[in-house]
Amino acid sequence: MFARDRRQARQARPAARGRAGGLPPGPRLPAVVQTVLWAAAPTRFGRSCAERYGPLFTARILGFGNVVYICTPEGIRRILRDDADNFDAAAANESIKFVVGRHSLLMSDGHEHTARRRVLIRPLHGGNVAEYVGLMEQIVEEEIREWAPGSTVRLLDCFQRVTLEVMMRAVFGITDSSRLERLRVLVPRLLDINPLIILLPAIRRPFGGVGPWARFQRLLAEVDEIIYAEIRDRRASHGPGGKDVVSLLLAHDGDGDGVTDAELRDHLVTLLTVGQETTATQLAWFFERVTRTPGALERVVAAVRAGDWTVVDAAIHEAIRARPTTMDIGRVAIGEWREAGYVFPAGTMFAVSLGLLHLSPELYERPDAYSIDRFHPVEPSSAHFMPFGGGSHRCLGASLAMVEMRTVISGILRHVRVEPRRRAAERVRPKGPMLVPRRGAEVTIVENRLPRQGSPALRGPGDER
Ligand code: HEM
Repeated sequence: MFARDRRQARQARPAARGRAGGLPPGPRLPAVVQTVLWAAAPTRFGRSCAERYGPLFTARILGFGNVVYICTPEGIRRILRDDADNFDAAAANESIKFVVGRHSLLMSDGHEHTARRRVLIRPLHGGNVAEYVGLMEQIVEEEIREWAPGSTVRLLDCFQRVTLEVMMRAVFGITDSSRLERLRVLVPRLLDINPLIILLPAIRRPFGGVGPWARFQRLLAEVDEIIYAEIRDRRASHGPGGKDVVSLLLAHDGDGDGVTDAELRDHLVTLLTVGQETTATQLAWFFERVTRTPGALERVVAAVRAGDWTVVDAAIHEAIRARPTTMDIGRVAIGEWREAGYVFPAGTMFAVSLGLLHLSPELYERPDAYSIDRFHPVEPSSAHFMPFGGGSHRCLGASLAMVEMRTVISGILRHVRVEPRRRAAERVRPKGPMLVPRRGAEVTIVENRLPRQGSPALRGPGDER
């Protein structure tokens, strides 16, 4: 589809009209109340709407207008199958353009999107990701070495550090210690973005240098400065390229098909935005679930020892199903779209709800229960389980995410024995765009077989005592 058609579709919003001149049913509450309910507890809001109005319902969300939720396998498959031609993801992602930039994959569709995806596929495909495993293992060990027996650890905080290190050192290939130090402070603050900035474009004003928008702009400028300095240095150094994303994208220059600094910056910030916290949060939910489900932890530990990745992957998939980090992906119809007897005009905003699909009682018996057996030895049909989406915008980091989660899980469970700090399940809490465990997936360290920093086993013969 051409850019002009897509622009027209964006301008057409929010004129959506459906069957009998209306949209699918939905809550009648004022938009502001629906927005508050949706922002405070998106899973509960979506599930109660689906229960009451069926799998196609309309919510009114400030900043997005009328949003048509869709959560049947058939409806989702139809949208994702026709994604490239009939839907616009960039229009749905418009609210985060100021972070990821206009060259981001998230801000493109059609031919432009295909071309940008082609550039990023090579560094993120499975074969190349395997190159990152050694450094990932080292990063996990650095993190867990200090976990003292008897102490309580908030795994979400640990995984945020680990996934950020993996992204900066393995995926981006940054080695400069002062840049790493600064990014360790700045990136978590950047990703902890005030949701009001996303929901209310009206507050995106400088207001004399005070307020959330001005603060965010200063933060983004600092991160950009570091990223541009890294790109400049890496372009200037003519050494043999590594396997990281920056080296591979710059090596691409040699084919005469190079990326500009601005494009590279947008790619890196996109990977940080969509790849780092998602993986950290999903890892936290994994441990929250397996430590609180009788028998699950023992089963995963045994599988790690035996190198049986089918069980580990099943346990990861079940955690993604039972505790999604985000509920929906957004799409805007470019032309007229027919679904379940409704006729949706161009400009209709859809929330393709992978979260509601995965929690559907029609597809999953006792959907709230965590059970590795749902995915082992046979996985559910791919029409019922799409952890990484589907169609033209399917997650480009799926291999990286799976390899990273396996590496972190096995790195911990090989050395450390953990138990839940409390037996009760942790509640879901929205944090920016993420749904995180309320207490950060707290565990108690029962045993840590890794020698601690400075312990005799780590000292070399010539080291000072
Ligand atoms: C458990 C972790 C992850 C989950 C559950 C996840 C899930 C998803 C989903 C559902 C989409 C589809 C969005 C859409 O269709 O609009 C997506 C897109 C994307 N993801 Fe992931 N993701 C994860 C980790 C990662 C990682 C580690 C990276 C890379 C470092 C990454 C990079 C991307 C990119 C670049 C896109 C956009 C693709 C495009 O628009 O063509 N993701 N992800």
